[in-house]
Amino acid sequence: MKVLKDILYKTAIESVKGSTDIAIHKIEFDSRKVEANDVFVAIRGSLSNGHDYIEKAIQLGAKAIVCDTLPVNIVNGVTYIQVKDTNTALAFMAANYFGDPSAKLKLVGVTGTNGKTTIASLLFQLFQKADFKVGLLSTVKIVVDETEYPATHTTPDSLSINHYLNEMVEAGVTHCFMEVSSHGIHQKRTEALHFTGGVFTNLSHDHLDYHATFAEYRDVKKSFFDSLPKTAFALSNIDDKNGTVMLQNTTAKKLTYALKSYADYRAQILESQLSGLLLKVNDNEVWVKLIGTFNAYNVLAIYGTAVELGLDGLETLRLLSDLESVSGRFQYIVSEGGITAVVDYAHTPDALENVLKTINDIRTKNEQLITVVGCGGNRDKTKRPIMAKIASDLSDKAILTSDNPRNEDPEAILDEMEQGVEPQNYKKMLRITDRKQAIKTACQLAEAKDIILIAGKGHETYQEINGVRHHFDDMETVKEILEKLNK
Ligand SMILES: CC(=O)N[C@H]1[C@@H](OP(=O)(O)OP(=O)(O)OC[C@H]2O[C@@H](n3ccc(=O)[nH]c3=O)[C@H](O)[C@@H]2O)O[C@H](CO)[C@@H](O)[C@@H]1O[C@H](C)C(=O)N[C@@H](C)C(=O)N[C@H](CCC(=O)O)C(=O)O
Ligand SMILES: Nc1ncnc2c1ncn2[C@@H]1O[C@H](COP(=O)(O)OP(=O)(O)OP(=O)(O)O)[C@@H](O)[C@H]1O
Ligand SMILES: N[C@H](CCC[C@H](N)C(=O)O)C(=O)O
Ligand SMILES: [Mg+2]
Repeated sequence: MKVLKDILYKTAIESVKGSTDIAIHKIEFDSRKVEANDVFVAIRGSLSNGHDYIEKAIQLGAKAIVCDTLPVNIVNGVTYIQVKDTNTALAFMAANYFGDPSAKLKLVGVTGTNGKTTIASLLFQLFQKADFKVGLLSTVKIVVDETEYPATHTTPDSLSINHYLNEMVEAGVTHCFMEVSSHGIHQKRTEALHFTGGVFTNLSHDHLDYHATFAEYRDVKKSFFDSLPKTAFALSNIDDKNGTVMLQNTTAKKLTYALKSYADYRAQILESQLSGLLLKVNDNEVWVKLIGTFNAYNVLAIYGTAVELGLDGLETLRLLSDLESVSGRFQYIVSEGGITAVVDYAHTPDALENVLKTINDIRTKNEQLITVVGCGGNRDKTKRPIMAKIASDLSDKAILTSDNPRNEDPEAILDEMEQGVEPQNYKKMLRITDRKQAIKTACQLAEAKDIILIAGKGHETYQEINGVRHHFDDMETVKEILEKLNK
Protein backbone atom coordinates (compact mmCIF):
# COMPACT_ATOMS: atom_id res chain seq x y z
CA MET A 1 0.00 0.00 0.00
CA LYS A 2 1.16 3.53 -0.83
CA VAL A 3 -0.30 6.87 0.17
CA LEU A 4 -2.02 8.76 -2.67
CA LYS A 5 -0.38 12.11 -1.92
CA ASP A 6 3.07 10.50 -2.22
CA ILE A 7 2.16 8.94 -5.54
CA LEU A 8 1.04 12.38 -6.76
CA TYR A 9 4.43 14.03 -6.03
CA LYS A 10 5.42 16.36 -8.93
CA THR A 11 2.02 15.95 -10.64
CA ALA A 12 0.62 19.29 -11.77
CA ILE A 13 -2.76 19.22 -10.02
CA GLU A 14 -5.56 21.61 -11.01
CA SER A 15 -8.15 20.63 -8.40
CA VAL A 16 -8.84 18.00 -5.74
CA LYS A 17 -12.15 16.67 -4.41
CA GLY A 18 -11.72 14.45 -1.34
CA SER A 19 -8.66 13.40 0.61
CA THR A 20 -5.26 12.53 -0.84
CA ASP A 21 -4.22 11.04 2.48
CA ILE A 22 -5.57 7.61 1.61
CA ALA A 23 -3.92 4.24 1.05
CA ILE A 24 -3.71 3.05 -2.55
CA HIS A 25 -3.25 -0.53 -3.69
CA LYS A 26 -2.00 0.12 -7.25
CA ILE A 27 -2.36 2.42 -10.29
CA GLU A 28 -4.45 1.36 -13.32
CA PHE A 29 -5.29 3.12 -16.60
CA ASP A 30 -7.51 0.30 -17.87
CA SER A 31 -10.83 0.08 -16.00
CA ARG A 32 -11.01 -3.65 -16.72
CA LYS A 33 -8.00 -4.26 -14.48
CA VAL A 34 -9.15 -2.15 -11.51
CA GLU A 35 -9.32 -3.81 -8.09
CA ALA A 36 -10.26 -2.60 -4.61
CA ASN A 37 -8.44 0.56 -3.47
CA ASP A 38 -6.77 1.30 -6.81
CA VAL A 39 -6.31 4.73 -8.35
CA PHE A 40 -7.73 4.85 -11.88
CA VAL A 41 -6.16 7.24 -14.39
CA ALA A 42 -8.51 8.17 -17.26
CA ILE A 43 -6.67 8.48 -20.58
CA ARG A 44 -8.06 9.90 -23.81
CA GLY A 45 -7.02 7.33 -26.41
CA SER A 46 -7.35 6.87 -30.12
CA LEU A 47 -10.17 4.32 -29.87
CA SER A 48 -11.91 5.19 -26.64
CA ASN A 49 -11.90 7.70 -23.82
CA GLY A 50 -10.89 6.48 -20.36
CA HIS A 51 -13.17 9.16 -18.86
CA ASP A 52 -16.13 7.05 -20.03
CA TYR A 53 -14.98 4.24 -17.74
CA ILE A 54 -14.69 6.18 -14.48
CA GLU A 55 -17.96 4.80 -13.08
CA LYS A 56 -16.97 1.28 -14.07
CA ALA A 57 -13.63 1.71 -12.27
CA ILE A 58 -15.41 2.92 -9.13
CA GLN A 59 -17.77 -0.07 -9.24
CA LEU A 60 -14.70 -2.32 -9.29
CA GLY A 61 -13.29 -0.59 -6.20
CA ALA A 62 -11.27 2.42 -7.36
CA LYS A 63 -10.80 4.81 -4.43
CA ALA A 64 -9.29 7.63 -6.44
CA ILE A 65 -9.70 8.95 -9.98
CA VAL A 66 -7.24 11.03 -11.96
CA CYS A 67 -8.93 12.85 -14.86
CA ASP A 68 -8.71 16.01 -16.96
CA THR A 69 -12.44 16.76 -16.62
CA LEU A 70 -14.42 16.03 -13.47
CA PRO A 71 -17.38 13.71 -14.06
CA VAL A 72 -20.93 14.99 -13.45
CA ASN A 73 -21.59 12.27 -10.87
CA ILE A 74 -19.25 12.67 -7.93
CA VAL A 75 -19.30 9.57 -5.72
CA ASN A 76 -18.89 10.00 -1.96
CA GLY A 77 -15.76 8.43 -0.52
CA VAL A 78 -13.88 8.63 -3.83
CA THR A 79 -11.07 11.17 -4.31
CA TYR A 80 -10.99 13.04 -7.65
CA ILE A 81 -7.77 14.64 -8.87
CA GLN A 82 -8.09 16.94 -11.85
CA VAL A 83 -4.94 17.41 -13.96
CA LYS A 84 -4.26 19.03 -17.30
CA ASP A 85 -2.82 15.97 -18.99
CA THR A 86 -3.54 12.50 -17.61
CA ASN A 87 -0.78 10.81 -19.67
CA THR A 88 1.83 13.04 -18.00
CA ALA A 89 0.22 12.50 -14.59
CA LEU A 90 0.33 8.74 -15.13
CA ALA A 91 4.04 8.89 -15.97
CA PHE A 92 4.93 10.80 -12.77
CA MET A 93 2.64 8.65 -10.64
CA ALA A 94 4.17 5.47 -12.08
CA ALA A 95 7.69 6.73 -11.30
CA ASN A 96 6.69 7.67 -7.73
CA TYR A 97 4.84 4.41 -7.13
CA PHE A 98 7.92 2.36 -8.05
CA GLY A 99 10.36 4.59 -6.12
CA ASP A 100 11.72 6.58 -9.09
CA PRO A 101 13.81 3.66 -10.40
CA SER A 102 15.25 5.49 -13.43
CA ALA A 103 17.21 7.74 -11.02
CA LYS A 104 18.89 4.65 -9.56
CA LEU A 105 20.54 3.40 -12.73
CA LYS A 106 22.00 4.79 -15.95
CA LEU A 107 19.22 4.93 -18.52
CA VAL A 108 19.93 5.56 -22.20
CA GLY A 109 17.10 6.10 -24.68
CA VAL A 110 17.51 5.41 -28.41
CA THR A 111 15.16 7.10 -30.85
CA GLY A 112 14.82 7.46 -34.64
CA THR A 113 12.99 5.66 -37.45
CA ASN A 114 15.38 2.74 -37.90
CA GLY A 115 18.14 1.16 -35.84
CA LYS A 116 16.69 1.51 -32.33
CA THR A 117 16.42 -2.22 -31.62
CA THR A 118 19.81 -2.91 -33.14
CA ILE A 119 21.59 -0.23 -31.10
CA ALA A 120 19.78 -0.89 -27.79
CA SER A 121 20.21 -4.68 -28.06
CA LEU A 122 23.88 -4.49 -28.99
CA LEU A 123 24.57 -2.02 -26.17
CA PHE A 124 22.87 -4.51 -23.86
CA GLN A 125 25.12 -7.33 -25.19
CA LEU A 126 28.24 -5.16 -25.00
CA PHE A 127 27.70 -4.06 -21.39
CA GLN A 128 26.97 -7.66 -20.38
CA LYS A 129 30.27 -8.69 -21.94
CA ALA A 130 31.92 -5.88 -19.98
CA ASP A 131 30.56 -7.57 -16.81
CA PHE A 132 27.81 -5.14 -15.91
CA LYS A 133 24.31 -6.11 -14.89
CA VAL A 134 22.18 -4.69 -17.67
CA GLY A 135 18.54 -4.10 -18.60
CA LEU A 136 16.86 -3.82 -22.00
CA LEU A 137 13.46 -2.49 -23.10
CA SER A 138 13.10 -3.27 -26.81
CA THR A 139 10.72 -4.26 -29.60
CA VAL A 140 12.02 -7.84 -29.47
CA LYS A 141 12.09 -8.44 -25.72
CA ILE A 142 12.47 -6.98 -22.26
CA VAL A 143 15.44 -8.20 -20.26
CA VAL A 144 16.19 -7.72 -16.57
CA ASP A 145 19.76 -8.98 -16.17
CA GLU A 146 19.29 -12.70 -16.99
CA THR A 147 15.47 -12.78 -16.99
CA GLU A 148 13.60 -12.28 -20.27
CA TYR A 149 10.02 -11.11 -20.75
CA PRO A 150 8.06 -10.82 -24.00
CA ALA A 151 7.65 -7.30 -25.38
CA THR A 152 4.29 -5.99 -26.57
CA HIS A 153 5.46 -2.55 -27.65
CA THR A 154 8.70 -0.88 -28.71
CA THR A 155 8.24 1.52 -25.79
CA PRO A 156 5.87 0.12 -23.16
CA ASP A 157 3.39 2.31 -21.23
CA SER A 158 4.82 4.32 -18.33
CA LEU A 159 3.51 1.94 -15.66
CA SER A 160 5.21 -1.04 -17.30
CA ILE A 161 8.44 0.91 -17.89
CA ASN A 162 8.70 1.85 -14.23
CA HIS A 163 7.68 -1.64 -13.13
CA TYR A 164 10.54 -3.19 -15.12
CA LEU A 165 13.03 -0.47 -14.15
CA ASN A 166 12.22 -1.16 -10.51
CA GLU A 167 12.77 -4.86 -11.07
CA MET A 168 16.11 -3.97 -12.65
CA VAL A 169 17.12 -1.85 -9.66
CA GLU A 170 16.19 -4.69 -7.30
CA ALA A 171 18.27 -7.11 -9.38
CA GLY A 172 21.30 -4.81 -9.13
CA VAL A 173 21.18 -3.61 -12.75
CA THR A 174 23.37 -0.53 -13.30
CA HIS A 175 22.66 0.29 -16.98
CA CYS A 176 19.47 0.09 -18.97
CA PHE A 177 19.10 0.65 -22.71
CA MET A 178 15.66 1.40 -24.06
CA GLU A 179 13.98 2.17 -27.36
CA VAL A 180 12.02 5.39 -27.41
CA SER A 181 9.37 5.34 -30.15
CA SER A 182 7.56 8.39 -31.45
CA HIS A 183 4.26 6.94 -30.15
CA GLY A 184 5.97 6.54 -26.78
CA ILE A 185 7.13 10.17 -26.66
CA HIS A 186 3.81 11.50 -27.92
CA GLN A 187 1.84 9.49 -25.36
CA LYS A 188 4.26 10.61 -22.60
CA ARG A 189 5.26 7.02 -21.86
CA THR A 190 8.83 8.20 -21.18
CA GLU A 191 7.97 11.43 -19.37
CA ALA A 192 9.30 11.54 -15.80
CA LEU A 193 12.23 9.24 -16.57
CA HIS A 194 15.77 10.37 -15.73
CA PHE A 195 17.85 9.74 -18.82
CA THR A 196 21.64 9.64 -18.67
CA GLY A 197 21.78 9.83 -22.43
CA GLY A 198 19.75 10.01 -25.62
CA VAL A 199 20.76 8.70 -29.06
CA PHE A 200 19.30 9.76 -32.41
CA THR A 201 19.63 7.31 -35.31
CA ASN A 202 17.86 8.80 -38.36
CA LEU A 203 14.51 10.06 -39.52
CA SER A 204 12.64 8.83 -42.57
CA HIS A 205 9.12 8.02 -43.70
CA ASP A 206 7.03 6.05 -41.20
CA HIS A 207 3.97 6.32 -38.98
CA LEU A 208 2.30 9.02 -41.08
CA ASP A 209 -0.96 7.36 -40.09
CA TYR A 210 -0.37 8.49 -36.51
CA HIS A 211 1.49 11.77 -36.91
CA ALA A 212 -0.30 14.22 -39.17
CA THR A 213 2.83 15.40 -41.02
CA PHE A 214 6.51 14.55 -41.28
CA ALA A 215 7.31 17.82 -39.44
CA GLU A 216 5.13 16.73 -36.53
CA TYR A 217 6.82 13.31 -36.47
CA ARG A 218 10.23 15.09 -36.42
CA ASP A 219 9.17 17.51 -33.67
CA VAL A 220 7.93 14.68 -31.48
CA LYS A 221 11.35 13.02 -31.76
CA LYS A 222 13.04 16.36 -31.10
CA SER A 223 11.00 16.92 -27.94
CA PHE A 224 12.75 13.88 -26.44
CA PHE A 225 16.11 15.67 -26.77
CA ASP A 226 14.62 18.98 -25.61
CA SER A 227 13.59 17.28 -22.38
CA LEU A 228 16.99 15.74 -21.56
CA PRO A 229 18.65 17.22 -18.46
CA LYS A 230 21.94 19.17 -18.52
CA THR A 231 23.73 16.20 -16.97
CA ALA A 232 22.79 13.90 -19.86
CA PHE A 233 24.47 13.46 -23.23
CA ALA A 234 22.65 13.77 -26.56
CA LEU A 235 24.39 11.80 -29.30
CA SER A 236 23.15 12.47 -32.81
CA ASN A 237 23.83 11.19 -36.32
CA ILE A 238 24.68 14.41 -38.16
CA ASP A 239 24.86 12.74 -41.57
CA ASP A 240 21.08 12.59 -41.25
CA LYS A 241 19.22 15.70 -42.48
CA ASN A 242 17.56 16.05 -39.10
CA GLY A 243 20.58 15.18 -36.98
CA THR A 244 21.39 18.78 -36.06
CA VAL A 245 17.71 19.65 -35.55
CA MET A 246 17.56 17.11 -32.72
CA LEU A 247 20.39 18.93 -30.90
CA GLN A 248 19.10 22.46 -31.55
CA ASN A 249 17.43 23.16 -28.23
CA THR A 250 18.73 20.50 -25.90
CA THR A 251 20.58 21.52 -22.75
CA ALA A 252 22.31 18.13 -22.65
CA LYS A 253 25.95 17.67 -23.70
CA LYS A 254 25.82 17.73 -27.51
CA LEU A 255 27.73 14.97 -29.28
CA THR A 256 27.77 13.86 -32.88
CA TYR A 257 28.60 10.80 -34.96
CA ALA A 258 28.99 10.53 -38.73
CA LEU A 259 30.59 8.72 -41.64
CA LYS A 260 30.48 11.68 -44.03
CA SER A 261 30.84 14.76 -41.82
CA TYR A 262 33.24 15.92 -39.15
CA ALA A 263 31.96 14.58 -35.82
CA ASP A 264 32.98 13.55 -32.30
CA TYR A 265 32.66 9.91 -33.30
CA ARG A 266 33.65 9.13 -36.87
CA ALA A 267 34.07 6.00 -38.92
CA GLN A 268 35.30 4.99 -42.31
CA ILE A 269 34.28 1.75 -44.02
CA LEU A 270 37.43 -0.07 -45.11
CA GLU A 271 35.72 -3.29 -46.22
CA SER A 272 32.09 -4.37 -46.56
CA GLN A 273 31.20 -8.03 -47.01
CA LEU A 274 28.43 -10.48 -46.26
CA SER A 275 30.46 -11.62 -43.26
CA GLY A 276 30.82 -8.15 -41.79
CA LEU A 277 32.46 -4.73 -41.89
CA LEU A 278 36.02 -3.58 -41.41
CA LEU A 279 35.81 -0.10 -39.93
CA LYS A 280 38.17 2.61 -38.83
CA VAL A 281 36.47 4.09 -35.78
CA ASN A 282 38.11 7.38 -34.82
CA ASP A 283 41.70 6.17 -35.22
CA ASN A 284 41.39 2.44 -34.64
CA GLU A 285 40.45 -0.44 -36.89
CA VAL A 286 37.76 -2.90 -35.90
CA TRP A 287 36.08 -5.87 -37.59
CA VAL A 288 32.39 -6.33 -36.74
CA LYS A 289 29.99 -9.10 -37.72
CA LEU A 290 27.31 -6.58 -38.78
CA ILE A 291 26.46 -6.01 -42.42
CA GLY A 292 25.85 -2.88 -44.47
CA THR A 293 26.61 0.83 -44.30
CA PHE A 294 23.63 1.45 -42.02
CA ASN A 295 25.26 -0.83 -39.46
CA ALA A 296 28.42 1.30 -39.53
CA TYR A 297 26.18 4.09 -38.18
CA ASN A 298 24.79 1.74 -35.55
CA VAL A 299 28.33 0.77 -34.51
CA LEU A 300 29.26 4.44 -34.09
CA ALA A 301 26.17 5.12 -31.96
CA ILE A 302 27.06 2.13 -29.77
CA TYR A 303 30.73 3.11 -29.52
CA GLY A 304 29.91 6.74 -28.66
CA THR A 305 27.39 5.72 -26.02
CA ALA A 306 29.75 3.21 -24.41
CA VAL A 307 32.57 5.77 -24.24
CA GLU A 308 30.22 8.44 -22.82
CA LEU A 309 29.17 5.93 -20.17
CA GLY A 310 32.80 5.56 -19.14
CA LEU A 311 34.02 2.48 -21.01
CA ASP A 312 37.53 2.53 -22.44
CA GLY A 313 37.55 3.15 -26.22
CA LEU A 314 39.84 0.29 -27.18
CA GLU A 315 38.12 -2.14 -24.86
CA THR A 316 34.78 -1.11 -26.40
CA LEU A 317 36.08 -1.87 -29.90
CA ARG A 318 37.34 -5.27 -28.75
CA LEU A 319 33.91 -6.09 -27.30
CA LEU A 320 32.16 -4.72 -30.39
CA SER A 321 33.97 -7.16 -32.66
CA ASP A 322 32.52 -10.02 -30.60
CA LEU A 323 28.86 -9.01 -30.91
CA GLU A 324 26.36 -11.18 -32.79
CA SER A 325 23.65 -9.64 -34.97
CA VAL A 326 20.25 -9.05 -33.42
CA SER A 327 17.45 -11.54 -34.08
CA GLY A 328 15.68 -10.73 -37.37
CA ARG A 329 18.09 -7.94 -38.32
CA PHE A 330 19.97 -9.11 -41.43
CA GLN A 331 19.91 -12.67 -40.13
CA TYR A 332 20.95 -15.07 -42.85
CA ILE A 333 21.56 -18.71 -43.66
CA VAL A 334 23.24 -20.36 -46.60
CA SER A 335 21.38 -23.53 -47.63
CA GLU A 336 23.02 -26.86 -48.58
CA GLY A 337 22.51 -25.89 -52.21
CA GLY A 338 24.21 -22.52 -51.74
CA ILE A 339 21.15 -20.24 -51.62
CA THR A 340 21.45 -17.33 -49.18
CA ALA A 341 18.24 -16.42 -47.34
CA VAL A 342 18.22 -13.13 -45.44
CA VAL A 343 15.48 -12.28 -42.93
CA ASP A 344 15.32 -8.59 -42.11
CA TYR A 345 12.90 -6.34 -40.22
CA ALA A 346 12.96 -3.65 -42.90
CA HIS A 347 9.39 -2.36 -42.69
CA THR A 348 9.99 1.22 -43.81
CA PRO A 349 10.97 2.50 -47.29
CA ASP A 350 14.35 3.70 -46.03
CA ALA A 351 15.21 0.43 -44.27
CA LEU A 352 14.16 -1.62 -47.30
CA GLU A 353 16.22 0.53 -49.64
CA ASN A 354 19.25 0.26 -47.35
CA VAL A 355 19.05 -3.49 -47.08
CA LEU A 356 18.56 -3.97 -50.82
CA LYS A 357 21.42 -1.61 -51.64
CA THR A 358 23.63 -3.44 -49.17
CA ILE A 359 22.88 -6.77 -50.83
CA ASN A 360 23.35 -5.27 -54.30
CA ASP A 361 26.73 -3.84 -53.29
CA ILE A 362 27.90 -7.19 -52.01
CA ARG A 363 26.55 -9.61 -54.65
CA THR A 364 28.00 -10.21 -58.07
CA LYS A 365 25.98 -9.62 -61.25
CA ASN A 366 25.18 -13.28 -61.95
CA GLU A 367 23.49 -13.86 -58.61
CA GLN A 368 19.74 -13.20 -58.61
CA LEU A 369 18.12 -11.22 -55.82
CA ILE A 370 14.55 -12.27 -54.99
CA THR A 371 12.67 -10.11 -52.49
CA VAL A 372 9.57 -11.12 -50.54
CA VAL A 373 7.89 -8.14 -48.88
CA GLY A 374 4.56 -6.93 -47.52
CA CYS A 375 3.18 -3.95 -45.60
CA GLY A 376 1.30 -4.01 -42.32
CA GLY A 377 -2.44 -3.47 -42.08
CA ASN A 378 -3.85 -0.68 -39.84
CA ARG A 379 -0.58 1.18 -40.30
CA ASP A 380 0.78 3.99 -42.51
CA LYS A 381 -0.76 3.38 -45.96
CA THR A 382 1.43 5.89 -47.76
CA LYS A 383 4.51 3.70 -47.43
CA ARG A 384 2.89 0.82 -49.35
CA PRO A 385 3.44 1.89 -53.00
CA ILE A 386 6.88 3.29 -52.11
CA MET A 387 8.05 0.00 -50.61
CA ALA A 388 6.76 -2.00 -53.59
CA LYS A 389 8.55 0.40 -55.95
CA ILE A 390 11.82 0.03 -54.04
CA ALA A 391 11.52 -3.77 -53.93
CA SER A 392 10.84 -4.04 -57.66
CA ASP A 393 13.45 -1.44 -58.65
CA LEU A 394 16.25 -3.01 -56.65
CA SER A 395 15.58 -6.76 -57.05
CA ASP A 396 15.51 -9.19 -59.95
CA LYS A 397 12.18 -10.48 -58.69
CA ALA A 398 9.84 -8.91 -56.14
CA ILE A 399 7.12 -11.03 -54.57
CA LEU A 400 4.53 -8.85 -52.88
CA THR A 401 2.79 -10.60 -50.00
CA SER A 402 1.06 -10.08 -46.63
CA ASP A 403 2.65 -8.73 -43.44
CA ASN A 404 0.21 -8.61 -40.51
CA PRO A 405 -2.90 -7.50 -42.42
CA ARG A 406 -4.56 -6.94 -39.00
CA ASN A 407 -8.14 -5.73 -39.66
CA GLU A 408 -7.60 -4.80 -43.30
CA ASP A 409 -8.33 -6.82 -46.42
CA PRO A 410 -4.95 -8.29 -47.49
CA GLU A 411 -5.90 -7.88 -51.16
CA ALA A 412 -6.57 -4.16 -50.66
CA ILE A 413 -3.12 -3.71 -49.08
CA LEU A 414 -1.53 -5.52 -52.04
CA ASP A 415 -3.52 -3.36 -54.48
CA GLU A 416 -2.06 -0.26 -52.84
CA MET A 417 1.45 -1.71 -52.92
CA GLU A 418 1.11 -2.64 -56.60
CA GLN A 419 0.26 0.96 -57.49
CA GLY A 420 3.90 1.84 -56.83
CA VAL A 421 5.42 -0.68 -59.27
CA GLU A 422 6.66 0.99 -62.46
CA PRO A 423 5.37 -0.55 -65.75
CA GLN A 424 8.86 -1.62 -66.80
CA ASN A 425 9.03 -3.69 -63.60
CA TYR A 426 5.69 -5.52 -64.02
CA LYS A 427 7.41 -8.60 -65.36
CA LYS A 428 9.63 -8.75 -62.28
CA MET A 429 6.68 -8.64 -59.93
CA LEU A 430 4.60 -11.44 -58.47
CA ARG A 431 1.71 -11.07 -56.07
CA ILE A 432 1.12 -13.97 -53.67
CA THR A 433 -1.12 -13.13 -50.72
CA ASP A 434 -0.19 -16.10 -48.54
CA ARG A 435 3.23 -15.39 -47.04
CA LYS A 436 4.25 -19.05 -46.84
CA GLN A 437 3.38 -19.55 -50.52
CA ALA A 438 5.30 -16.39 -51.37
CA ILE A 439 8.40 -17.67 -49.58
CA LYS A 440 7.96 -21.07 -51.22
CA THR A 441 7.82 -19.48 -54.67
CA ALA A 442 10.98 -17.49 -53.91
CA CYS A 443 12.72 -20.74 -52.94
CA GLN A 444 11.50 -22.48 -56.10
CA LEU A 445 12.80 -19.65 -58.27
CA ALA A 446 16.17 -19.46 -56.52
CA GLU A 447 19.24 -21.29 -57.71
CA ALA A 448 22.68 -21.80 -56.15
CA LYS A 449 24.33 -18.48 -55.13
CA ASP A 450 21.05 -16.55 -55.42
CA ILE A 451 19.90 -14.38 -52.55
CA ILE A 452 16.39 -14.34 -51.10
CA LEU A 453 15.48 -11.35 -48.94
CA ILE A 454 12.41 -11.78 -46.74
CA ALA A 455 11.64 -8.34 -45.40
CA GLY A 456 9.32 -6.77 -42.85
CA LYS A 457 8.80 -9.26 -40.04
CA GLY A 458 12.30 -9.96 -38.74
CA HIS A 459 12.03 -11.54 -35.29
CA GLU A 460 8.22 -11.67 -35.30
CA THR A 461 6.77 -15.13 -34.76
CA TYR A 462 3.23 -14.41 -35.87
CA GLN A 463 1.04 -13.27 -38.72
CA GLU A 464 -1.81 -11.12 -37.37
CA ILE A 465 -5.04 -11.57 -39.29
CA ASN A 466 -8.31 -10.11 -38.00
CA GLY A 467 -7.04 -9.73 -34.46
CA VAL A 468 -5.72 -13.32 -34.28
CA ARG A 469 -1.99 -14.01 -34.20
CA HIS A 470 -1.14 -17.20 -36.11
CA HIS A 471 2.31 -18.68 -35.60
CA PHE A 472 4.61 -17.58 -38.42
CA ASP A 473 8.37 -17.27 -38.48
CA ASP A 474 10.14 -16.17 -41.68
CA MET A 475 13.45 -17.85 -40.85
CA GLU A 476 11.83 -21.12 -39.75
CA THR A 477 9.64 -21.13 -42.88
CA VAL A 478 12.43 -20.49 -45.38
CA LYS A 479 14.72 -23.08 -43.79
CA GLU A 480 11.98 -25.71 -43.83
CA ILE A 481 11.07 -25.05 -47.46
CA LEU A 482 14.67 -25.02 -48.70
CA GLU A 483 15.29 -28.33 -46.94
CA LYS A 484 12.12 -29.89 -48.39
CA LEU A 485 13.11 -28.74 -51.87
CA ASN A 486 16.60 -30.15 -51.34
CA LYS A 487 18.04 -26.81 -52.35
C1 LIG B 1 -2.31 3.92 -31.24
C2 LIG B 1 -1.62 3.62 -29.95
O1 LIG B 1 -0.43 3.85 -29.84
N1 LIG B 1 -2.36 3.08 -28.99
C3 LIG B 1 -1.78 2.83 -27.67
C4 LIG B 1 -2.61 3.56 -26.63
O2 LIG B 1 -3.90 3.06 -26.71
P1 LIG B 1 -5.10 4.03 -26.94
O3 LIG B 1 -4.81 5.31 -26.24
O4 LIG B 1 -5.38 4.07 -28.38
O5 LIG B 1 -6.21 3.19 -26.16
P2 LIG B 1 -7.78 3.20 -26.34
O6 LIG B 1 -8.17 1.81 -26.68
O7 LIG B 1 -8.21 4.33 -27.20
O8 LIG B 1 -8.27 3.49 -24.84
C5 LIG B 1 -8.08 4.72 -24.17
C6 LIG B 1 -8.02 4.46 -22.70
O9 LIG B 1 -9.26 3.89 -22.24
C7 LIG B 1 -8.97 2.78 -21.45
N2 LIG B 1 -10.11 1.85 -21.47
C8 LIG B 1 -10.54 1.31 -22.63
C9 LIG B 1 -11.58 0.38 -22.62
C10 LIG B 1 -12.17 0.00 -21.39
O10 LIG B 1 -13.08 -0.82 -21.29
N3 LIG B 1 -11.69 0.59 -20.25
C11 LIG B 1 -10.68 1.49 -20.26
O11 LIG B 1 -10.29 1.97 -19.20
C12 LIG B 1 -7.71 2.20 -22.03
O12 LIG B 1 -7.03 1.39 -21.10
C13 LIG B 1 -6.94 3.46 -22.35
O13 LIG B 1 -6.23 3.91 -21.22
O14 LIG B 1 -2.10 3.28 -25.33
C14 LIG B 1 -2.07 1.89 -24.99
C15 LIG B 1 -1.48 1.78 -23.58
O15 LIG B 1 -0.23 2.39 -23.50
C16 LIG B 1 -1.23 1.12 -26.00
O16 LIG B 1 -1.25 -0.26 -25.68
C17 LIG B 1 -1.78 1.34 -27.39
O17 LIG B 1 -0.92 0.70 -28.27
C18 LIG B 1 -1.53 0.01 -29.37
C19 LIG B 1 -1.92 -1.41 -28.94
C20 LIG B 1 -0.55 -0.05 -30.55
O18 LIG B 1 -0.70 -0.86 -31.46
N4 LIG B 1 0.43 0.80 -30.58
C21 LIG B 1 1.46 0.86 -31.62
C22 LIG B 1 1.03 1.64 -32.83
C23 LIG B 1 2.68 1.50 -30.98
O19 LIG B 1 2.60 2.11 -29.92
N5 LIG B 1 3.83 1.32 -31.63
C24 LIG B 1 5.08 1.89 -31.16
C25 LIG B 1 6.20 1.53 -32.12
C26 LIG B 1 6.17 2.29 -33.33
C27 LIG B 1 7.53 2.23 -34.01
O20 LIG B 1 7.78 1.30 -34.78
O21 LIG B 1 8.36 3.13 -33.80
C28 LIG B 1 5.52 1.27 -29.84
O22 LIG B 1 6.19 1.96 -29.06
O23 LIG B 1 5.28 0.06 -29.67
N1 LIG C 1 20.89 2.80 -38.71
C1 LIG C 1 20.04 2.35 -39.59
N2 LIG C 1 19.66 3.09 -40.66
C2 LIG C 1 18.78 2.66 -41.56
N3 LIG C 1 18.22 1.43 -41.54
C3 LIG C 1 18.54 0.63 -40.50
C4 LIG C 1 19.46 1.04 -39.48
N4 LIG C 1 19.59 0.03 -38.60
C5 LIG C 1 18.78 -0.95 -39.03
N5 LIG C 1 18.16 -0.61 -40.19
C6 LIG C 1 17.16 -1.37 -40.97
O1 LIG C 1 15.91 -1.21 -40.29
C7 LIG C 1 15.39 -2.47 -39.85
C8 LIG C 1 14.85 -2.31 -38.46
O2 LIG C 1 15.94 -2.12 -37.58
P1 LIG C 1 15.69 -2.00 -36.03
O3 LIG C 1 14.79 -3.08 -35.62
O4 LIG C 1 16.99 -1.87 -35.35
O5 LIG C 1 14.91 -0.60 -36.03
P2 LIG C 1 13.88 0.00 -35.00
O6 LIG C 1 14.15 1.46 -35.02
O7 LIG C 1 14.01 -0.67 -33.70
O8 LIG C 1 12.44 -0.34 -35.59
P3 LIG C 1 10.99 -0.25 -34.81
O9 LIG C 1 10.53 1.16 -35.00
O10 LIG C 1 10.10 -1.18 -35.52
O11 LIG C 1 11.22 -0.60 -33.40
C9 LIG C 1 16.57 -3.43 -39.91
O12 LIG C 1 16.10 -4.73 -40.11
C10 LIG C 1 17.38 -2.87 -41.06
O13 LIG C 1 16.81 -3.26 -42.27
N1 LIG D 1 6.83 -1.11 -34.87
C1 LIG D 1 6.32 -1.21 -36.21
C2 LIG D 1 6.49 -2.62 -36.64
C3 LIG D 1 6.01 -2.95 -38.04
C4 LIG D 1 6.33 -4.36 -38.40
C5 LIG D 1 5.56 -4.92 -39.53
N2 LIG D 1 5.78 -6.33 -39.53
C6 LIG D 1 4.07 -4.62 -39.38
O1 LIG D 1 3.40 -5.41 -38.73
O2 LIG D 1 3.59 -3.63 -39.92
C7 LIG D 1 4.87 -0.73 -36.24
O3 LIG D 1 4.12 -1.04 -35.32
O4 LIG D 1 4.54 -0.01 -37.16
MG1 LIG E 1 12.58 -1.49 -32.50
